[in-house]
Amino acid sequence: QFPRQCATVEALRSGMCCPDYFPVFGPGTDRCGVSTGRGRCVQVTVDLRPHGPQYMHDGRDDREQWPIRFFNQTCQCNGNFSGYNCGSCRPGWTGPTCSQQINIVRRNLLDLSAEERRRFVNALQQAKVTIHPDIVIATRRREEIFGPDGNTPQFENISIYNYFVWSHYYSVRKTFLGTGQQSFGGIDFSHEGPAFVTWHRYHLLQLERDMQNMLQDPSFGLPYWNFATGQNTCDICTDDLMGARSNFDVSLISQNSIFSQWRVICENIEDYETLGTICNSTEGGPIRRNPAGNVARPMVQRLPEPEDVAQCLEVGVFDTPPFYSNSTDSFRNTVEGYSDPSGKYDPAVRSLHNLAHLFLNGTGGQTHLSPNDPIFVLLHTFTDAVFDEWLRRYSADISTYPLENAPIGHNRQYNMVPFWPPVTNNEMFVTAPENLGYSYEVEWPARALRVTEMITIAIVTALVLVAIIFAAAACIVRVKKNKDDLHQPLLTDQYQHYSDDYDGIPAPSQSVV
Ligand SMILES: O=C(O)c1cc2cc(O)c(O)cc2[nH]1
Repeated sequence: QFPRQCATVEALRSGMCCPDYFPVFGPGTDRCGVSTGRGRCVQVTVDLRPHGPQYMHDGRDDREQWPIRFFNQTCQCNGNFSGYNCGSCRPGWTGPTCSQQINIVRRNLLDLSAEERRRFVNALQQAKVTIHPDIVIATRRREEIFGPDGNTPQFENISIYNYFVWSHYYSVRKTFLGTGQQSFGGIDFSHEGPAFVTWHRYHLLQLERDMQNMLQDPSFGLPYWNFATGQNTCDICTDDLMGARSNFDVSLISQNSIFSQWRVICENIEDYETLGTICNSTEGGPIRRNPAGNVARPMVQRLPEPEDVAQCLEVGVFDTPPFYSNSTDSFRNTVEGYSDPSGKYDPAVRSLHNLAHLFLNGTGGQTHLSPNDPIFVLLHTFTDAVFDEWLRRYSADISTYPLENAPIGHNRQYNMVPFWPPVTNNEMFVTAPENLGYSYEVEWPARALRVTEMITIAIVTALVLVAIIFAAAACIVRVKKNKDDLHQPLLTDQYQHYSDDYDGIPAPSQSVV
């Protein structure tokens, strides 16, 4: 959420979060790397266009007009420089002056060699236990951020992976309306709206970049899980990957997997909602996962089909009013999984991304907890791959991404909550290989034919066949006729007339023989 340097009473009081890149002559002398032309400290831009009607408690939530409840000045970086102090590079660029282009390849997890699988699992484990070098999280709402004594900012260190989990929780948490009052749940800054795809794209980019820095490997790329297999088993739930099922408890992970030892954060949802507290970095119980095990909901006991992805990619309009989870003929609502794969909204349907979450049936199926299960990363890289393919096919047509009246947090120019420095949905609506420095190694399934297309093809084929049969029949008749003609006795009227015509002399009684 915020750089450690900004989690101070002074920074919060001033509203300025412009850390030094290199404090040459002491603190505050090189804000945003200004001395080397990397960037400068500027006013934060927030888009004030109205949000949709789903949220009606304006003024009550720290996430409104993100991030100005906390800070109103930030670094603005020049060229390819980026980051909270302009000390890093924009996605797709690397090197000391950020002038070297890179392309990271995101591959199918099942295509990784045994050694690559081992390295990926180890990298996740390292991220789970390594304190984030730059970022701290707020553990209280803004009105309580200075602590009980008014002088102790309520921020905590958190590990790289748990920060990934926490960011998702913070974006979906309910609005606290006061002690004794029900928190308001009709708010979600990362789901059920057009920002679903842009928010999760940035979320993954941030984890990938943090892991690249941790591993000191700028080429590290997150793999993906192709969940659209139509199977009712989890093919990546093996001990060399995301962990097999425990033999002792169907909803736990096998002890042969390191993930059986992971402990989740943000599980005390009732406390947060009734006390108005915020999830912190404290870990609790184990990851729960019981793929295909939800007997009460047979519809979520299977995974999406390859054909579902193919159909979803045929929905050419990015989003449709009301830009919410009941939008129909919307690519976003289809890939998110509230519409059927052809784009038709149906409240009973769960498809694609949502179906994959619900299939996991446990930690990965609950929005406030889901990233605690590392399958979340792989499920979302695949969802992002589908989004990127859509952007490629439709030339990143942003015309139906609403500038206003989308659910709060989802307007095109809104800053995504809770990322820092501020980044808008708009900035993620670009093809990844050309603009963000990564690409997917993936083959998309061909779309099966629709019934109307099948009928058209059948009719055309039948007509062509009938035409061929007629032509053949006509041919046969003609050939037969010619043959018959050849076998006619030579003395016929016809012959005689012909011969008469040939001479040009009428000879009605003449005989040729
Ligand atoms: O019920 C759904 O459709 C559903 C569950 C779930 C969990 C999750 O973490 C998501 O990100 C989305 C989601 N949808």
